[in-house]
Amino acid sequence: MKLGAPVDASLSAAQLSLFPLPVLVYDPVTLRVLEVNDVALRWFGHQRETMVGSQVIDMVANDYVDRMMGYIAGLSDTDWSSGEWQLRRADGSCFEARSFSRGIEWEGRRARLAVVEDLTEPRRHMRALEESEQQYRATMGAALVGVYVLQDFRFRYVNPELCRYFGYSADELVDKLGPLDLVVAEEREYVREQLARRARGEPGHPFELTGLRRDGSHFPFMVFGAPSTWRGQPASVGTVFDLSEIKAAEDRIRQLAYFDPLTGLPNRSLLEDRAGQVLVRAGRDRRAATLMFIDLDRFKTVNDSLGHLMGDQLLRLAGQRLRDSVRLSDTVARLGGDEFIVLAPDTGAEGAVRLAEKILEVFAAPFDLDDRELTISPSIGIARYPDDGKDFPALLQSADIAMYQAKREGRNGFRMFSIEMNAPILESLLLETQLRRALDHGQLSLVYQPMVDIASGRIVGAEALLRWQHPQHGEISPVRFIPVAEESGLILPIGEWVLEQALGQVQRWRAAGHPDLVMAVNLSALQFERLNISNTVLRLLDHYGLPGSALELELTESVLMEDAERAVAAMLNLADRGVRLSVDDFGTGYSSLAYLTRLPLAKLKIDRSFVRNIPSDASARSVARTILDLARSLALEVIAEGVENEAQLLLLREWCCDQAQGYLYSRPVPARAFEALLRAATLPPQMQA
Ligand SMILES: Nc1nc2c(ncn2[C@@H]2O[C@H](COP(=O)(O)O[C@H]3[C@@H](O)[C@H](n4cnc5c(=O)[nH]c(N)nc54)O[C@@H]3COP(=O)(O)O)[C@@H](O)[C@H]2O)c(=O)[nH]1
Repeated sequence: MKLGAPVDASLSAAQLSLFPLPVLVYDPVTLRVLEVNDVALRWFGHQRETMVGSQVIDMVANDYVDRMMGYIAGLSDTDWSSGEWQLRRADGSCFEARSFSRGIEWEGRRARLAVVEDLTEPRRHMRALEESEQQYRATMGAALVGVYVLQDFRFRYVNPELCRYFGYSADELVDKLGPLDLVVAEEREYVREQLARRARGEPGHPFELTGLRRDGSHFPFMVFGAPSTWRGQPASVGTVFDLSEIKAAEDRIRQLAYFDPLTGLPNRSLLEDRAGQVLVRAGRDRRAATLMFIDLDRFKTVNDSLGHLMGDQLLRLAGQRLRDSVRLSDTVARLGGDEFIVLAPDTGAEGAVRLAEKILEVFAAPFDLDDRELTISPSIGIARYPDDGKDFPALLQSADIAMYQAKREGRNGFRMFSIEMNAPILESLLLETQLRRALDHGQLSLVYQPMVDIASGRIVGAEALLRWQHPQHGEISPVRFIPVAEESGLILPIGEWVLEQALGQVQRWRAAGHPDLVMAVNLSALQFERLNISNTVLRLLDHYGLPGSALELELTESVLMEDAERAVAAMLNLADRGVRLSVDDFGTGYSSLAYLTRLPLAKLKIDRSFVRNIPSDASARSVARTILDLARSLALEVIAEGVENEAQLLLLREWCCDQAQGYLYSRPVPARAFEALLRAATLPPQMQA
């Protein structure tokens, strides 16, 4: 305290009352309050008598007393000094304050004047401001969009997300770079124009730009700026949103909506769209267009036997081959499964034939599937605009029908649609659709026809035969629907269902007192082609706890000849477990009999076309006898089917034919009726030998 310094100001009590702020006058030595104004009394909540005479440090919060003492000691007589404290009211409550002090002359003696400013409100405001600033920064820092403040074409503020988008640090951007540095060259003019508008105070609208990252790479983003101020000067603030993921998702959605995920080829929707455009142009310019329906032959077999992964790979490669065979302006689409479409604008009949030949040619080379080679042929149906259909659905149907025809004609070929094909193929398409439903809707059932031992007249087995009770058309003959089931591959689930039903039935009959009864089941070529047919059969036998000898599988000669190697392997597997294999319709198929010696066969079935005529026709008799001799020399059993009368039976018995089957004994009947036949210990009179 510089007590010796001259004091250049004197104040009176009256003057104190002029101050709008609390004012205290105190003795710098004793620290006693000499005078206060009314404002101070109000503020500190004291009576004049208690405040005047007390020490100034009584008005200071305990923590600040020492600081206050030091401050007072250093005060100058002539200059204003200020300090900030917590001051204490009469009721003990404290408040933040700033005091301005200087020396004065008071009633002829040196004194100190203290003017007090309450900082409670300003501090509260400042704290609120700091908090808000902190929140703002935290929000901007955590924002999942880029935020910037722009002034004079330079960034003044950027949040971390914006830095991340463009690959810069905030230091590299703020005050150094502007929006023009962050977009590709072609868009700078546009950005400049937008910035000028914002600078004129025009509100913005969101727009898309192509961002230029620090590393030179590009990405799409959306920006939305609005006029604002920064540190009191005009500026614009804006948000930036990276559109990369949204664009990628859009692309993915478009891809899924219009492209087949397996092959990447256009799907049906895109094909339909393109076909619409092609046909409109073709109609307007009177030009031709071709639509081809391509189905891979026996794809289902490949898929089932080699597995779906291989099947998928094959489909991808096949799609690629098709794509490579056509012009850029042509569309190759995948409808699903193994069905592909080629849509060729400006292509008439001649061009279509050339294209079909080319496709057949490229498919002739084997496909490389990992470590194995596989050849698969296509069947191609061709429909031409406008003759075979004036719109896409009509053309597709015509091409589909033509493709069916190509398949029927032996596969690996093409066929142009002709109006005559329509009716029968449409019918079979319809049948296929209904047959698909038949299995699920319980419209299929089995009937059983007895196989009779000719010598004893005893029923030794039953042949399971499939029946389809159509809800509208009544019973549909297997002669009609089995070929459709085979063609469409439906025979696989249907055939498995037949096997399961038939084995379940024979198990119940065996358990009910006919322990040696054999069940004969017809197998189609397609079922037999499956590598796992033996697995299916053995699994079902195990499931029902049956020995292999309870089952007889009837295979046609053509099944055996079509893929002899595979047939041999599967047959050996089945024969090992005691399953009996019989050749159905024997004599109607291939003349080569060499396979008979190679296969583990148990039985031959003389086709009913020979049996029918044996009493009257010498050549039928001779065929039947030859079959019997052949069977005997190969130690095979023989059963004659279609035995309808006594004359036929007499001859068969005379030739020592083992078994017979036919209307003479019984038509194929439902299980209940068959049980009645089994129960009759002796057969009806006409059945007795
Ligand atoms: N793959 C499968 N094929 C099957 C299945 N169920 C039947 N079929 C095949 O359908 C064809 C026609 O069968 P269906 O109409 O049942 O005719 C059979 C008999 O009813 C008939 N038959 C029997 N006895 C006589 C007779 O005395 N006269 C006469 N005119 N017809 C008679 O013969 C058919 C039995 O043939 P087959 O199988 O050759 O023993 C037929 O090719 C069936 O194979 C099936 O589940 N799967």
